[in-house]
Amino acid sequence: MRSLIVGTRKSQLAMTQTSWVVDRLKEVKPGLEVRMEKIVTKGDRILNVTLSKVGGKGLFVKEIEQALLDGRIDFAVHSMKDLPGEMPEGLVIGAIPRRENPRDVLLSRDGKMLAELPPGSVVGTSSLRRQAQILASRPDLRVEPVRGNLDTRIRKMREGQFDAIVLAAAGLYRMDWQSEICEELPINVMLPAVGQGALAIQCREDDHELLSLLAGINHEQTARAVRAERAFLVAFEGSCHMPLAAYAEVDGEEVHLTGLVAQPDGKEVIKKSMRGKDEWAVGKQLAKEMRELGAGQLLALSERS
Ligand SMILES: NCc1[nH]cc(CCC(=O)O)c1CC(=O)O
Repeated sequence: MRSLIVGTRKSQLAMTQTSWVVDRLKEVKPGLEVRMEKIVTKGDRILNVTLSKVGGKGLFVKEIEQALLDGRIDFAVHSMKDLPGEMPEGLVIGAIPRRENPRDVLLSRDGKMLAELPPGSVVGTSSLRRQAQILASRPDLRVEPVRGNLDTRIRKMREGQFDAIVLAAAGLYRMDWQSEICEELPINVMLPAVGQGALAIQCREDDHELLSLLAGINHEQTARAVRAERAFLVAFEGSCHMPLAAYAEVDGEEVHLTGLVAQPDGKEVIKKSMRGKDEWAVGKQLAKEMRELGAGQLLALSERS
């Protein structure tokens, strides 16, 4: 195997995730040489604006995908949930390693759980998905946007800008910061984002040497679950700046998928589950049936607001 260059964002979390993947690759290929190339993305340069207002999730991946296409790097490690549903021509996801904890967690200044926060408490999140589900279970709370890396968000809460914040468990576990967690929100209270907790290793589709190495760290159950979630996502894309969640688990031959779309204020929530053997078909079919329940109108509504 030739020596490899992996592209990574400069954030602590991105570098931790990339090192974790490199370690897994070295387990399956002892002696492997990998150099890290740090890439600053547009998303990293505009941390103070609500992301959904400036172009959404693609912001963190575009520069990295260009570096792959140009041959400046061989592979890249992304948080699956930051990857748009459609992939540029010439690139593929070469492996999806075993998923970390997929749930969202609550961190609060007083160590309180979601149900214990006093009315009027301010919860920091810039995710419409989290906002809608918080307000659905606690309409008496206020939600305010918060941006920045994990440590910045935690600092802003400690400084008193927020009474609580909601983050992905996976980021905290990967950074070994799980002691900050006050409550792991149950899946039925806070359905996770598509792909949350999973990593995507992206490379050029014609790099067969690398693809056969990456196959060694693929986790098929995670890959199947994520495929179902992303099939659901793609069926709604175009209307991506709205509250949308999906979570799948593999149960033997079947995949069990739950999808959710909501109004940002949480007053209307459409949620439905489906199971089946073909994960792509399950994702598509669930999206179709949810559209028939009015999910399309909900999404169109939140596009305008
Ligand atoms: N929104 C940014 C982002 N993208 C990936 C993670 C880490 C968790 C993961 O891999 O899903 C986070 C932080 C968070 O949402 O709290």
